[in-house]
Amino acid sequence: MMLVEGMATPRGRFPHVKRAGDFLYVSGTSSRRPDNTFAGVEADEMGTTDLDIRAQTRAVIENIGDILRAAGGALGDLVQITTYLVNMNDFKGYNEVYGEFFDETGPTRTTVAVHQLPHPHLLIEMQAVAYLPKERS
Ligand SMILES: O=C(O)C/C=C/C(=O)C(=O)O
Repeated sequence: MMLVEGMATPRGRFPHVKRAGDFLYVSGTSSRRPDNTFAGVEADEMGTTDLDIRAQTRAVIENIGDILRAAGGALGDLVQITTYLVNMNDFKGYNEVYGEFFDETGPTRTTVAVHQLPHPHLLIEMQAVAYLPKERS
């Protein structure tokens, strides 16, 4: 069980990442920063928000990479990803950025649309599993 210093604090009583045998399970991760602002979210003085799926996707993957590094791993150790989008119209932008990080040799992936995520500004959240035998971490 591991809370990672320097990452956004989980919004409930759970760790960022948990080891089970040779596998690391990364909790649902968003574009939330340690100061609880979000990458890929801009609001003007009227409160109108501009939500950017590409920026949010990049931040989510980078956050997962940071969590894995704290556990001795890296994005290259991922074997499975589940992605939650609130709108499948964002699939194209998400998929493009995803492809900058992973290819067919990378983790298996499932992408689903959900009704809501735990903050109204969130367009995407990802949960991931890495294979990282203890002796390699
Ligand atoms: O931490 C976030 O910003 C979003 C993810 C939250 C969860 O998946 C959760 O609280 O279970």
